[in-house]
Amino acid sequence: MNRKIKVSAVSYLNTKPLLYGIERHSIINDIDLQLEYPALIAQHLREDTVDIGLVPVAAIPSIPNARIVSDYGIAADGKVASVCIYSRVPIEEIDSIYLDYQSRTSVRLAQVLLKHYWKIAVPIIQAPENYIELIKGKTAGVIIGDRALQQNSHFEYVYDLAEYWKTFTGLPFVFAAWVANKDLPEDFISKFNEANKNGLAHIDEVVAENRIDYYDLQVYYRENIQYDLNEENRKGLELFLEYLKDPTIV
Ligand SMILES: C=C(O[C@@H]1C=C(C(=O)O)C=C[C@H]1O)C(=O)O
Repeated sequence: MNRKIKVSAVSYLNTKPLLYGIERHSIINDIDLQLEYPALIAQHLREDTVDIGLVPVAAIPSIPNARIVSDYGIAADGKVASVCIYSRVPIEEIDSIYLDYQSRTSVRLAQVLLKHYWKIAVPIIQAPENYIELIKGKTAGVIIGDRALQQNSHFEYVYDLAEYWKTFTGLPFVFAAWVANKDLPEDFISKFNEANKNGLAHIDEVVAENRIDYYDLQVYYRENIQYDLNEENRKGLELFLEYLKDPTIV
């Protein structure tokens, strides 16, 4: 393949360790890299305007020719810290919920847990861009990514969805995986994997480059996010995709 391979990665802090490796590997010369929020990555893969994306796993069934091409992704075995339901009242008392328009996976994870774990049926409200300021009274909201990390001390009730998934199923949860929508050269895929792996060996450097005061990135990268799509993670993924066959989960 002579043209550059178009790669779309998540624009949040969670992806920085993988990007650190990709940007410093010779593979960077073979790719056009763009960063965007997860729902847009899914849309671009579906419309075939990119070749590989760090795709929200819930979108995989809607992408023609989708296949997971890498051993790396975004998962969590217990608390993830950046995917939560935020609320002013206990979850049993909420009467409606906003779902983050930037998400495709966590918004469905929230619906699976509301239905099967908390066993409550609440109407979903379409979230406008400023929906975070509208989370009040009995209206809760799902928030993902850096905006979620920033909200952790601002709400009385914070329900970490990877933690509740673990309690509910005993399994880790996979949020996103590198997915291609076409055959790509094998040597490209192996270099891409190597680049991802290299990045994970440089967490200290990534933390030093991304100074934030609202969360401890050492904890985030080393304890919350799991980057390796190991066998346990894949079991969690399979089970989640089973739950998504339920047409009431949108
Ligand atoms: C852990 C996270 O995982 C993500 C959540 C996604 C989703 O809900 O669709 C998609 C990609 C990941 O960025 C996060 O964004 O905080």
